[in-house]
Amino acid sequence: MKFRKYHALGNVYLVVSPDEFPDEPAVLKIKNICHSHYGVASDGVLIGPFESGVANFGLRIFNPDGSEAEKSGNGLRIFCRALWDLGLVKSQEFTVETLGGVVKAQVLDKGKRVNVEMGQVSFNSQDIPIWGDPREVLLEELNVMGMQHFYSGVTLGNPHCVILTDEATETKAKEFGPLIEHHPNFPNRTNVQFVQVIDRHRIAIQIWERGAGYTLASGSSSCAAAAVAYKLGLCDARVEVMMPGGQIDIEISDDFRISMNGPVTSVCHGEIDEECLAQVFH
Ligand SMILES: N[C@@H](CCC[C@H](N)C(=O)O)C(=O)O
Repeated sequence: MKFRKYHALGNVYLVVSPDEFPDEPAVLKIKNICHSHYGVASDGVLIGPFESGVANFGLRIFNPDGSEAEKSGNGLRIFCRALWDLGLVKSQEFTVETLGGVVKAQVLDKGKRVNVEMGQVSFNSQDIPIWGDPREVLLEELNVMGMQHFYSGVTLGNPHCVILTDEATETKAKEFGPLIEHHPNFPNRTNVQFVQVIDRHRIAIQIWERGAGYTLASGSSSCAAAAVAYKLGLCDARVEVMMPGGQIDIEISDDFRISMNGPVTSVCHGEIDEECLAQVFH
């Protein structure tokens, strides 16, 4: 199986052609590919480009646990960089269809940076989804392991649980992230962000990703965290999101359409052996 490996601020994805998956992508194959010891080590697999009836290209996004994600910010930026490397796009804007909607993208700086208009965010419980009466989910109480958190729910196509905190730490993301991901409030599980507002132009976040675990960066998490901070009046419409892997620039319009701009780096390309794809022991 041929692949191209990229990272966006330390968030790693492999891009694989749909030709390599003649059948529906199997959970076991995705797990093997992503595994850091038994496979190539990745935070997900991007399968594309597919033909799309509504956009220039179609993309499917898989998490390392084999689940399919509706959207991924860094995944989209990496996919766009791969399209550039394959000579399929130039510097003009183009569109990509994901399960979570169609986005507009533009490759900048000869592939080194990518801008993606991620679409309009919703805080509505039915869109995210979050159980209970239809409502905007802002600063609601969530008790986890005897600790009280106040969370806001957001979707950009994929679900996010945003928790404001005085200090966003790796420990908080790793300790509470897995429990919140699987909390009964979230029927489709959720991505989790601990968010520290630095000033009106900068926020710092720590991330626990649904189906992937602790990651150094996440594009959709950056958008979700910025959207909540903006909605609550804690930051301006242009905000830099600081993550362990680096910074991403976010811009929010009056009607909560979000665009994201950040770097993408090519790591390597190669071929995964059948022997690796077929492993069953972990
Ligand atoms: N790393 C991503 C998010 C990938 C999808 C996520 N794990 C989910 O299941 O929703 C990003 O950059 O947005």
